[in-house]
Amino acid sequence: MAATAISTVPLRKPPLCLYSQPQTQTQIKAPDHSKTHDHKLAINGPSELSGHVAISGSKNAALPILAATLCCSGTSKITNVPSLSDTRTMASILGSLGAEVEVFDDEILVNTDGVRSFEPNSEEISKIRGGFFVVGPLLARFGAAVVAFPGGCDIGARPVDLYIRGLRALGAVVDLRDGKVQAYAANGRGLVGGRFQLDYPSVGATETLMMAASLADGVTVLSNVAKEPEVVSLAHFLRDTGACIEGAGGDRIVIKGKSSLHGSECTVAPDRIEAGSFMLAAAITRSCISISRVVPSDVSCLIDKLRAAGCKIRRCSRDNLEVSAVSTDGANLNGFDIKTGPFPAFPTDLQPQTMALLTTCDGSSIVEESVFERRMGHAHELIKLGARIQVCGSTALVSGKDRGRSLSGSSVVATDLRGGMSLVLAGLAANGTTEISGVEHIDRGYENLVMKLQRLGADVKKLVPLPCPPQQ
Ligand SMILES: CC(=O)N[C@H]1[C@@H](OP(=O)(O)OP(=O)(O)OC[C@H]2O[C@@H](n3ccc(=O)[nH]c3=O)[C@H](O)[C@@H]2O)O[C@H](CO)[C@@H](O)[C@@H]1O
Ligand SMILES: C=C(OP(=O)(O)O)C(=O)O
Repeated sequence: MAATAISTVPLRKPPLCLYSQPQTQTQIKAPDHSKTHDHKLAINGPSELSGHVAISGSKNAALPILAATLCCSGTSKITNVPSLSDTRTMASILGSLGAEVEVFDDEILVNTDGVRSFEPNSEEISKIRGGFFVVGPLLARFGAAVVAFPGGCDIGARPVDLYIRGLRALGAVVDLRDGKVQAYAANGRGLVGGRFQLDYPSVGATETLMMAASLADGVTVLSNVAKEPEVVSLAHFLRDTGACIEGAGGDRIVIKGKSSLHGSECTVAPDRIEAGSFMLAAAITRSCISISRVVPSDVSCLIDKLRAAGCKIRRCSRDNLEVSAVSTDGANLNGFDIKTGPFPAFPTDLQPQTMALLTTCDGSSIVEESVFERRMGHAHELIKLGARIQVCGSTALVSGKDRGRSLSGSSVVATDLRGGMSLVLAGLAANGTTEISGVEHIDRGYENLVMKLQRLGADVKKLVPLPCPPQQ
């Protein structure tokens, strides 16, 4: 397939990757992300950061929007897509269904006119959580979906029962067979509008049901839905494709189904979790940095906590924050408590990074994780760096800095994305060298992390093993 196969593609450099399923097309396989499994990060601390960092597009906003292109005929153009293993995997999933997908640096074009399959590549689905979202669009537009159980961070059981019950409420017949969710629109008819109250405001289930309901016959009312900014971003995109959705960002979403939706363009919103992670990088290194492409209201919870700890946070323009933790009087930052929860509560995806900061603050802090039942793995790695943390179930008691005690570099293992980032932050603050393995987890969610940190003045590099010399 040539780059000009889609008529809306302007003349420009060829795509980095093409994904398409039909055998008549050239098939270029997804990059093999397993190759990064033996990479490590080496950080020499302590670092003092300065300067400016621009936040990339949001992974968690991009993934459902990419899935939603399956609801639309023709071509959709999604820009400001972060170049991450997760977004590349999603592109490959769409390609495995027969969509023509062209991946440029920060832009993905998806033409769904060639979609002939309703069973995406299971290996790819099992790598990321967001891959499962295609179940909604496939079922709604093509009447069937056979989708393997998803992957993503190993931070809890992460079932898909709410998706299944919600799709049943829209008239789907759903079975679990051969390790896959097999869903059909009953009697060969499409989905029908219905009412569904989620037991818990699951982000992915809300997004999946919004996509499915957009093409169902009649009105759907979803209640106790997720209110995360990514849900609102998806609603904006779907509306631009012709969908009729009201209430996203609130507790109840009402969707009037349409018989078809058309391709559209969309710019992915900035990543609030990446923004929060850099705010915490400034705080843990007691530095001052400016961060652009932030939506301050998306990170207001963290702003409040950091201000209470003693950081100065100044809004320089609509989407630019200056975060300073430089002490003018020798006083340390104060510890604080957090309890994660659905938006607008403290985001679970910033819990590990915040825990890293708290290990360097004065006093004791309590970290309560209420969203995922197994999201404390990073605490054990932080302890290897000298942190004092006691974990009891989903609660951690963090004893902060005492009598000048500080973190010191060591070898640690990232076992999930945000836990990995908490180790990077701790490594920036620690004395000596911190070597982090399991970098492939961090690569799922932070675009150009090493380069961004280097530009802020951190001494950080990726260690890539040399290839073995050929056997004689
Ligand atoms: C790709 C993506 O957008 N990932 C985000 C999304 O994940 P994800 O959409 O998977 O998170 P959910 O909001 O669905 O999960 C929240 C809780 O609900 C439970 N649950 C979920 C679905 C279900 O059918 N049954 C059920 O019990 C989960 O196990 C978890 O305990 O929101 C999470 C919560 O903000 C974030 O941490 C993830 O970064
Ligand atoms: C948990 C996360 O991602 P995922 O849902 O894709 O595993 C995350 O982004 O922190």
